[in-house]
Amino acid sequence: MNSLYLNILEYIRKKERQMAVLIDPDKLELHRVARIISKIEASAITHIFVGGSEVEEDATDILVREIKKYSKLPVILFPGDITQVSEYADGLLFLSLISGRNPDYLIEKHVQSVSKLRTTTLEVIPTGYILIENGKKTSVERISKTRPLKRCNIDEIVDTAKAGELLGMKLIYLEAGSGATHSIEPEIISRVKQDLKIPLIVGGGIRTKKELELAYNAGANMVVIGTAFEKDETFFEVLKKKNETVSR
Ligand SMILES: CC(C)=CCC/C(C)=C/CC/C(C)=C/CC/C(C)=C/COP(=O)(O)OP(=O)(O)O
Ligand SMILES: O=P(O)(O)OC[C@@H](O)CO
Ligand SMILES: [Mg+2]
Repeated sequence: MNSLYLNILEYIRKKERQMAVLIDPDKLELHRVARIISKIEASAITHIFVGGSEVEEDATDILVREIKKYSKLPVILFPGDITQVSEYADGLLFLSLISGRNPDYLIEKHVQSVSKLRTTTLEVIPTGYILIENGKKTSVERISKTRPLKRCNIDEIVDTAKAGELLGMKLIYLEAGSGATHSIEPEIISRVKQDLKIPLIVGGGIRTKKELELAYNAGANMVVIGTAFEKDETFFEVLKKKNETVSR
């Protein structure tokens, strides 16, 4: 079954926005999960992503099981490494770092994860992951030992995303990096979107409702927010369900 992916397409068909909260197993203590989930459920968040650049082994399993006690939202793994594959989640972004040229992050980790994936019912969603420079070095850049694409070279970003689609990837994720100084510029989002038939995810450095609006208006189908929630729980209040938004 590919119900998670079909559901993403259904949101798009209905012209509805999708928003993922990124929860890092190394940053959220278990005793806070119930409280955070109640805030998530009251907000406009549609998906829960779980992942981090460096996560302790088993921490993902433990966190996903705890989230599942309190939430019916789809839990999708956003893994920095193979150790973050948890059978308790609903799906997995099978990221290939197509902005870089490190074979480990293009294909090797994927080959290594297959024996684990065979024994799960996770819905695996092939995702072209594109890192774009944001003004400071990101965790993904450090760990993958790759260079992000330059934000002034929009043609290269557009062609990279299109190449991902032509390779059969089901999603494209434009990433500025966790806590980015500059989130992805609307012009980049709209140029990529114009040339793409598959859904577009955008994340990294989005901290305000204004940046969020800009990303959606430029063509993002799903926006991912991590740091803004980690730093300030009141951000959930800003993102109330439809027709309940307050300005910020
Ligand atoms: C194929 C499998 C199962 C794993 C490899 C997946 C690949 C290729 C990942 C690409 C490179 C990478 C390291 C991605 C990390 C994605 C991620 C979880 C980012 C969120 O973490 P951050 O929030 O940026 O980092 P911090 O932990 O520093 O906050
Ligand atoms: O933590 P932030 O900056 O919101 O970024 C979210 C995500 O795109 C990082 O992988
Ligand atoms: Mg982070």
